[in-house]
Amino acid sequence: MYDKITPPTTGAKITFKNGEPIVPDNPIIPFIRGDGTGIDIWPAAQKVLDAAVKTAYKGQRQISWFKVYAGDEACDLYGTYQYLPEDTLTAIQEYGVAIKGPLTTPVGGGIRSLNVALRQIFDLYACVRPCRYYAGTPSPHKNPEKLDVIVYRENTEDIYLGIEWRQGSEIGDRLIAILNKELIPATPEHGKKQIPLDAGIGIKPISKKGSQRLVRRAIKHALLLPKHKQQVTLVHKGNIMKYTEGAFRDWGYELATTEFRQETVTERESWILSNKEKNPDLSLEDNARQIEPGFDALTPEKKAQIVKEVENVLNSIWATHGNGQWKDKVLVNDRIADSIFQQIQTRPDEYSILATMNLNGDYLSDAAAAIVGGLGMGPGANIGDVCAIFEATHGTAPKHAGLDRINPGSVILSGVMMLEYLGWQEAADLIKKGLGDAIASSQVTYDLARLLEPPVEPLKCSEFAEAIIQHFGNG
Ligand SMILES: NC(=O)C1=CN([C@@H]2O[C@H](COP(=O)(O)OP(=O)(O)OC[C@H]3O[C@@H](n4cnc5c(N)ncnc54)[C@H](OP(=O)(O)O)[C@@H]3O)[C@@H](O)[C@H]2O)C=CC1
Ligand SMILES: O=C(O)CCC(=O)C(=O)O
Ligand SMILES: [Mg+2]
Repeated sequence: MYDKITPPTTGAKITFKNGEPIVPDNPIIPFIRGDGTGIDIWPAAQKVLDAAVKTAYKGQRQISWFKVYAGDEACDLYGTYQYLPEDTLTAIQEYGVAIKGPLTTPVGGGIRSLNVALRQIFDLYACVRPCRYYAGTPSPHKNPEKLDVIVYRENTEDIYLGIEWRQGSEIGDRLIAILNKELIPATPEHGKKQIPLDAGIGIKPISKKGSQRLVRRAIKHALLLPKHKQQVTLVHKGNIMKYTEGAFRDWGYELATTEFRQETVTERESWILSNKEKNPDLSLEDNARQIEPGFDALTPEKKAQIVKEVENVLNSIWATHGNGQWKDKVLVNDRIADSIFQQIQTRPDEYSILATMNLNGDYLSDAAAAIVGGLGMGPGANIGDVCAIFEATHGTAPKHAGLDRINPGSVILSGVMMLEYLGWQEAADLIKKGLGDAIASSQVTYDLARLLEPPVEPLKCSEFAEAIIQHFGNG
C-alpha cells in the first residue's frame, strides 16, 4: 500500500460518523514535520503533546505517530519535485486526522501551495483559527485581552483555487480577447470597460454551497460558545465584489434565517424587534426610519422596500424572537473587510466568530494573531466532514530555521485544537495551563521576550516546550 513509509505497528484508525470523529484510545495520527522552522517546532510540539497525553491518561490513551512526508523532506526521500507523494495522501486519507508543520510556497512561479493543495484534496472546507490572549503575553496593543475571536475561513475556493494565467501566456491572451470582445460588451453593466492587454488574469469563484457549508459550521460553533460570544460576523468586500463577496454575505444570511431560524437573529432584525419593544406603538415607517440611516432622503420605492422588510420581520418572527427573546439567539451580522481590520483593533470585544472567504481569512488571521502576541501564538485547524488537518497560522519563517529559537506555541496550540477535536479535553487543558503559566512567568521565546518590559532572556524553542511541560502540575 505504501512505497516508502510504514505505519506504526500499534494503534488504530480514527473513523467518522456524521462528520464527527470516532476516536480509539490509541489513534494512529500522521504528521508532516514541515519545511524551514518545522525542524524546530514539530519536535517541540510532539514532545508537549505526548507529555500531556501521558500525564492526563497515565498510559490508557496514547498517540501512535506516523511520520509522512511533504515539502523539502519529501523531495529528499522520494526524489526531485515529489513534494506531495502519494504515500502521504494515502496515509491522511486512511487515518483521517493529521497534523503538520509549515510548508514553503515560492512567490511568482514554481509549485503551487502544498498547504492549499492538502485543504482542497481532502475538502477541508473550514479553516478555523482562534485568536485569544494568554495572560502575560506581551503585545503592542493596550488591551489585547479584549480580543477573543475565531476566524472561520472558507478553505477551498476563492482565488486560492489557483486558476490564473500568466501575463503574455497564449491562453491568458485568448481569455482577455474573449472577455474584451465578447463577454464584457455583452454585459451592459460593464459599459466600455476593457482588461489591459498586458494583464495577468485570475479567477475568483465563490459558490453558494461553499459559502453556506462554511457559515453552517460557524453558526454551529457559535451555538457552543458562552451566551455573550454567540455571534457570527460575515466578513466580505461585497460593496466592490458584488457577485462573489456580496453573494457570500447574502448566502450567509439566507442560511442563518432558514436552516437556523429558531437559533439566530440578524443584526437588522434585532434593531427592528428592539425598536418595537421600546415603543409598541411605533409605526412601521418610523421603525424603518430608525434602522436605515438617511431613510428620509431615499426614493419612495426604496422607502417602501424597507417598510416592507420591517413588516415581514415583525410578522414572521415577533412570536419567536420578540419581547427580548432575540437576545438569547446567535447574532448574525456582517462587516466590510477593510472595516473589520480596524474594528478588531478599536472594538475587539464586539466580535466573536468572523466567517469569511479564503483571502480575507488568510489576512485576517495573521492580523488577529498579531494583536494577541504574534504569529507564535496563532493555532489553526482545517476541518472537513471526514478529515481534519491541524496546522499553525504562520509559515516556515526561513530566517529562523534550524536555530532552535522560534516560538513553537502555534503548532502546540494547533495540537491542543487536535486534542479537543479528539475529545481529549484533559490533555488539551494541561497544555493550555502549562503554556499560560510559562508565559505568565516570563519563560518565553525571543518573539515574546523582545516585547516584554523589561526584556527577559529568551528561552530556546526546545526550552519553551520543556517549560510548558514543567507547568502542567500533576494533571
Ligand atoms: N500553512 C503554511 O504552511 C504556511 C506557509 N507559508 C509559507 O511560509 C513561507 C514563509 O512565509 P513568510 O511570509 O516569511 O511568513 P512566516 O509566517 O513564515 O514568517 C513571517 C514572520 O512571522 C514571524 N513568525 C512566524 N512564525 C513564527 C513563530 N512560530 N514564532 C514567532 N514568530 C513567528 C517571524 O517574524 P520575526 O522574524 O519578526 O520574528 C517571521 O519572520 C512562504 O513560503 C509561505 O508561502 C506561509 C503561511 C502559512
Ligand atoms: O500555503 C502557503 O504557502 C501560504 C498559506 C497561508 O498563508 C495560510 O494558509 O495562512
Ligand atoms: Mg497566511
